[in-house]
Amino acid sequence: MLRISHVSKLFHAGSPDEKIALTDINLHLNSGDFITVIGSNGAGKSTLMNMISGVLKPDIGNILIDGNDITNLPEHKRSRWIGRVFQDPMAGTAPHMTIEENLAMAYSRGQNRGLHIGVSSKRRTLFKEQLSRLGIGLEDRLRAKVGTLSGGERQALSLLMATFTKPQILLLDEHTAALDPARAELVTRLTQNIVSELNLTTLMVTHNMEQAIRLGNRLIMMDGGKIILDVNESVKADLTMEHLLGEFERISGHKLADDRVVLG
Ligand SMILES: Nc1ncnc2c1ncn2[C@@H]1O[C@H](COP(=O)(O)OP(=O)(O)OP(=O)(O)O)[C@@H](O)[C@H]1O
Repeated sequence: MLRISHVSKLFHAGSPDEKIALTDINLHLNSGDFITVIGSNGAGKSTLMNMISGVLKPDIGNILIDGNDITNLPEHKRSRWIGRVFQDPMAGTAPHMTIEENLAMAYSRGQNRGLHIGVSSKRRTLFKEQLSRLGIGLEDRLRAKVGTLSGGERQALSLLMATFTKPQILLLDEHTAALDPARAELVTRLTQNIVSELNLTTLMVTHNMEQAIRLGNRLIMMDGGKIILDVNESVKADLTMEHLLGEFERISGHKLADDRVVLG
């Protein structure tokens, strides 16, 4: 499905500000994998997501989806295969457009038919159906401006929009971190439902250790631009938070330095 081979990234190479973001990353996602990603501050998690979505290009190495090399494909040309939800609820939606216009935009993404924001009644019925699956009443607010929604409602909508066209890969970039605990739990539950219903191949960065252990079928840990641990489903099933933090310390030689870590 997704294969990342020998990917490295250095920022400001050769200058005093030089930063190693990724070093020889090798990662293979099987179809339907739901991988949680944890790591210390500056470990390279966001850079990895940016590489996959095409925001950044690796200095060396390759990224393949289903055997197709997308390393040099610009972000907008990958968007039909890749859905992404960011930490910032403002990032995934257009605030001055209505819910149905936002959905129409997501629906036509990558279909080479220009930007269609007109909404036919058939399309509106589909949007209502999809929104009602979220279970938070957004199906009755199709013509509400997205800027009037709460952070949690906006993240739920962003999630729906990112998965509307069943992307090959779903990238979740700390997408519940900016929400209060109840909203975060709601969006987490919706995420689990959508990922399992659509059998989406998913990579989710989180600072919440409990969430990292509970969700998905695989867990990777990053530190200093490297993947230092890759845990499969059976090992993950028996993981505890203490064990996970202990493993981090044992392999990296230092404590998990994460100013936003949530222990559960
Ligand atoms: N645009 C950039 N210019 C310069 N350095 C950068 C840039 N983006 C990231 N870095 C550096 O690359 C390294 C990896 O950063 P990245 O944001 O990927 O880490 P992260 O694991 O997402 O961290 P955090 O959990 O703190 O958000 C860090 O040292 C960071 O300072």
